[in-house]
Amino acid sequence: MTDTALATPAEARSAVAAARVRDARKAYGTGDATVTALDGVSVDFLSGEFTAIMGPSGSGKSTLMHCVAGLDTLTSGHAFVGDTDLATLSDRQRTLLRRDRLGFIFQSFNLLPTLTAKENICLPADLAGRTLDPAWFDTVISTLELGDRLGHRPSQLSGGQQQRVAVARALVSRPEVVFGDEPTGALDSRTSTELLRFLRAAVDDLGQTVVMVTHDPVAASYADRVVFLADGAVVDELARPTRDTVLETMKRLGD
Ligand SMILES: Nc1ncnc2c1ncn2[C@@H]1O[C@H](COP(=O)(O)OP(=O)(O)OP(=O)(O)O)[C@@H](O)[C@H]1O
Repeated sequence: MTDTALATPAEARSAVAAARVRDARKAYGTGDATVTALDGVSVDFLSGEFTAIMGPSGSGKSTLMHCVAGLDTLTSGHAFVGDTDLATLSDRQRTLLRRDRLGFIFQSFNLLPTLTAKENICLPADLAGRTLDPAWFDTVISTLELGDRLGHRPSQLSGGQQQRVAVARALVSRPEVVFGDEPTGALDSRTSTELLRFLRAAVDDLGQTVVMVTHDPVAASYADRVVFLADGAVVDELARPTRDTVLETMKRLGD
């Protein structure tokens, strides 16, 4: 992008790509039953930026996210996290890359009911045998306003608080990229707004990189940039989106 007026904060800092795909193709099935989920996608997710991925149902959003996050593999083309080409990794190495370098927030919070909030937040690091940076832990907990909830079990927390615990779990190891697949999908609008504000704060105040798949124009308006997919291809991009510009673009693309 050359027009600095359209540059997002990350672009203005000449940020590097925290993750990217090049000519990404993904086909499911064989022969007549082949479905092309990604049909030559190239896109950068800049470090320190909040990117939303939008598009009609079946356009390839989840497939793109799963392939760039090492949850699935491309049929051809390349997906990179930092400088690591995921195609060069074994299944085991991809698992370690996800554990050590990425964070995930899913629609279902996936918290363990018998553990406290703090134990849930620390579990991935504990399993990896990694020591968390206490100062960073405190920053994440205070940003997410979870300080007085750390001893509670998930059943003693509201839906929004549970989702914040899931966000803290994703952020606490300071991942290179946090991926969210419809993270607000199961939340009411107040809780959803709360979560989106926290994701925004994670980018603005903590310097994190967030990539989020969403159907919701309001959720997308919290991002720095929206990438629109249709039929497995990138068909449009929007910098500094608002609810209205996202809606206009969706209308124009016939979503
Ligand atoms: N495991 C699979 N096996 C076969 N086809 C699949 C598989 N996963 C996805 N697809 C197909 O690939 C295409 C893209 O799916 P994908 O889930 O990436 O779309 P999406 O944009 O995330 O959709 P939605 O918004 O409905 O979640 C669709 O046609 C889908 O049916």
